[in-house]
Amino acid sequence: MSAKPTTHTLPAESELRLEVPPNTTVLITLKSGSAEIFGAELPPDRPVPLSSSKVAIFTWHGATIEVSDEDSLDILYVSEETEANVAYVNTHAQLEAMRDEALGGLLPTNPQSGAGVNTNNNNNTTEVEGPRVLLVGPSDCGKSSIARILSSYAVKLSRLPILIDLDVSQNMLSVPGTIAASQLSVECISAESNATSSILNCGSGSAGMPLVLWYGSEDLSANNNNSELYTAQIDKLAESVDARLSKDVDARSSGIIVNTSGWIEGKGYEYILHVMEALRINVVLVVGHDRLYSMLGTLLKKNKGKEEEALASMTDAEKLMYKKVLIPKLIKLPRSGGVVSRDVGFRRALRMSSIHRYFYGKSNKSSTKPSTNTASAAATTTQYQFTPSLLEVSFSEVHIHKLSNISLSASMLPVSAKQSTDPIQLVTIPSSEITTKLQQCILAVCHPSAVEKYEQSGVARDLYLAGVAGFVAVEKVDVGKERLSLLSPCVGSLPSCHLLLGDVSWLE
Ligand SMILES: Nc1ncnc2c1ncn2[C@@H]1O[C@H](COP(=O)(O)OP(=O)(O)OP(=O)(O)O)[C@@H](O)[C@H]1O
Repeated sequence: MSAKPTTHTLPAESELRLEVPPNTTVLITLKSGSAEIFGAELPPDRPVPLSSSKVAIFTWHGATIEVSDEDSLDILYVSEETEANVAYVNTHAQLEAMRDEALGGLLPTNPQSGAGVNTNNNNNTTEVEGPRVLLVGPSDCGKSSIARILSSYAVKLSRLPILIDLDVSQNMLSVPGTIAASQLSVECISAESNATSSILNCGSGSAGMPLVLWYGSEDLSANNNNSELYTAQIDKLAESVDARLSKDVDARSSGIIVNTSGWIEGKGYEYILHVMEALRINVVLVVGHDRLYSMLGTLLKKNKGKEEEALASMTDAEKLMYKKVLIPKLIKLPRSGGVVSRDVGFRRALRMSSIHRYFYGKSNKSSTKPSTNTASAAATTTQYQFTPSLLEVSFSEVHIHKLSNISLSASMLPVSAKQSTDPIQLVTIPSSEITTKLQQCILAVCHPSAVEKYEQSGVARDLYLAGVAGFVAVEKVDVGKERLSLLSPCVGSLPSCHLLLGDVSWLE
């Protein structure tokens, strides 16, 4: 382990790629020039900690970077093969042009105009929407990194895009097992946050609280996959995003950036199509996968053909009434040569660090002097932004619900029951069945307003389609005393006593 930091001089349009193993932290410092981590500028002369991450420090014009403890890294190298970054910045420029067009104001209604057009029937005008971007591709092709790059470049220009992460396994906006949306601004993103599993700067004042829905599992494709729940939650998120955008011209023109999971076959492909429709996507970025690009291209061409055929047989009056089908632009993006495949162990470590960050915030290791920093010294001096509290509740004080999909057994229900039954049900765990198995589980705390609605209606969707108030981790179950110890990010009582259980667990 070297005590002295090493210095790397990067030529223009090159990147320093580093792989920091789990439980290791190194500090990187920009000594001269300019450089960015997934689009967010490195501050000059201020050490930025990198923990358990694989990142690239890219420079457009050249930079000198100092790295502490280089020997503790798995890999460090400089690459000049960065054509993919040029493709990403060009994509950003195209999205900017769409944002400018959207900000250009209201255009007269024209039923023949292209995608991304929203008709406002009240004043007979048509509003051009900002880019509604979807990133798709297989696992480890760089989707999340591109989402970070496009978001960082957009906020740097004072845009206010909404980032939506539908990847339940490694969600950038919340803990694993969730889907979420957050309005971004320049204060939300930094080089440091871009180098972690969660994009948001913890506790940054003006960052809007993300809207987070609890899917309850880190694996979309697991045997018990719950497609009704996932698609219903996507629809709900889309509805909330539209409601948010309808109130704010700047946000509407900035558009949305949607990250997805790497599941692109079978049901995974169906999910992609569902998202395109639900979120009215007008730009699809396919990353490094020719087959998926070709499949989507064929589908979109077919839809365009069908629409042209329908338009050809319409009278002029019918054409005026016709609402044009949204056919998104399809763009193929290269996979960056730096993208690394992460094994199961590394992915698990990332999920654990993302939950740790939820409870403890970011570490303040950057205050450690780089020249004296070692892994063990860092471990002893680590301080965190937040101090979570331990909350004791009795079994009878809380209602722990599990979401269960009844569609598998729907064929056994009488017809009337089938029609009236929500496919997702809440199964409440009785106190007598609470055991130590609950230890280490993450529980989503329902929002009090959702609970109020649920208590009046008794309808499960009032809880599972509402944004959650936050999360607690079960530290201890005392079956004898019928008490639970819950780790909570803040002091005081729980926002509500209705808790949703899934299969997400956390070993601190
Ligand atoms: N240019 C690069 N140099 C070094 N590492 C990179 C680079 N681009 C991305 N990575 C790293 O490669 C890994 C995979 O990238 P990313 O998470 O963006 O892929 P993904 O397609 O979103 O994966 P998944 O869908 O499986 O979550 C990440 O650890 C990311 O930080």
